[in-house]
Amino acid sequence: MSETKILIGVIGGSGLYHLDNLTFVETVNPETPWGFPSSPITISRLPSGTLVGFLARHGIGHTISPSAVPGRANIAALKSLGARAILAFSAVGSLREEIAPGDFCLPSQIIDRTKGIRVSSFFTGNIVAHASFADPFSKKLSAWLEIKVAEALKKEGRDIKLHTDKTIVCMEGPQFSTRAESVMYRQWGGDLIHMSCIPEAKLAREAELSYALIATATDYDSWRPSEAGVTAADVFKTLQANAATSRFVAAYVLEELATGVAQADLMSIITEEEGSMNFSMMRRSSAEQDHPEAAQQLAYILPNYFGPSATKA
Ligand SMILES: CSC[C@H]1O[C@H](OP(=O)(O)O)[C@H](O)[C@@H]1O
Ligand SMILES: Nc1ncnc2[nH]cnc12
Repeated sequence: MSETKILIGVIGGSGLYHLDNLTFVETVNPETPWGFPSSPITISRLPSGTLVGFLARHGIGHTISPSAVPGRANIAALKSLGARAILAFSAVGSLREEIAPGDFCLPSQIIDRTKGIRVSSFFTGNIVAHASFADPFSKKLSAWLEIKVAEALKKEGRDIKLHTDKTIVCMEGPQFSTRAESVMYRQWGGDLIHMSCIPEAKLAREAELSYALIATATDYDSWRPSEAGVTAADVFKTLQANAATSRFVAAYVLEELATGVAQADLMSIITEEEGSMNFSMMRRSSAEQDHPEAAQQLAYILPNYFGPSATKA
């Protein structure tokens, strides 16, 4: 296992297969109890010296379909490298006229329309937990990003809009929605649609990592009556430009997080979820004895509760 400790993990989505302008340190590929992550993790140094780890959600060559992304391995691998928070990027469809392709968005709520194909918990053995998920994105990190992503977009200079506090629908895919579904999601209050944040956000919460999503709009999905429904070609049209802006935004916000925030504030932002699983687990006191295999797996993501370095057992 790598000795280098990263502070933040970055998950790149469609079009975003690497970050820019960071100093390469090493590439690692940790095997977790849930297998290997989607891609090797590139560890890079920010100008301030802080280390970040990047992984490509669909693999470097985009070979992994949304339903087959190894979510548990991705989150576990980033946590094992030291990550306290995850900044995830995603290409999304817009369910609102005012959110145009090319715009950036910070969602605050999720409507889960995945179909149970994806394993969405680390607690699938005989140790049971019910994590709180009312606010699926970390509130402090998202609130901080609201200011910093806006600053980054201003510096970028193309007048790209940032929308905040939006509701994102996470559908199963890989096919896009029907027109009826797209219209229904609008009626439900959905603003954005994609195929990625479930189970990522749930797993990050179980691993007590702060998790926020920067969504970049690529298309208007299929709700506009007089327009053709979304195609992959529509998405590709804006994907490259969005990815270039995402790289700029990532470099800016990561360095700001590392240097532009007082240490106490930084820790308060990135450790918001730490300790949150303490009262989410059922019957933990006898877990190690009764279910040693499950406890051993969980020690990988929750070493404070399970395994030899547990302090909250
Ligand atoms: C390429 S169109 C559909 C695909 O794009 C998004 O991927 P990601 O979230 O990784 O950027 C969307 O969620 C779908 O998986
Ligand atoms: N319209 C859409 N539906 C689902 N996922 C998407 N990713 C990008 N655009 C999308």
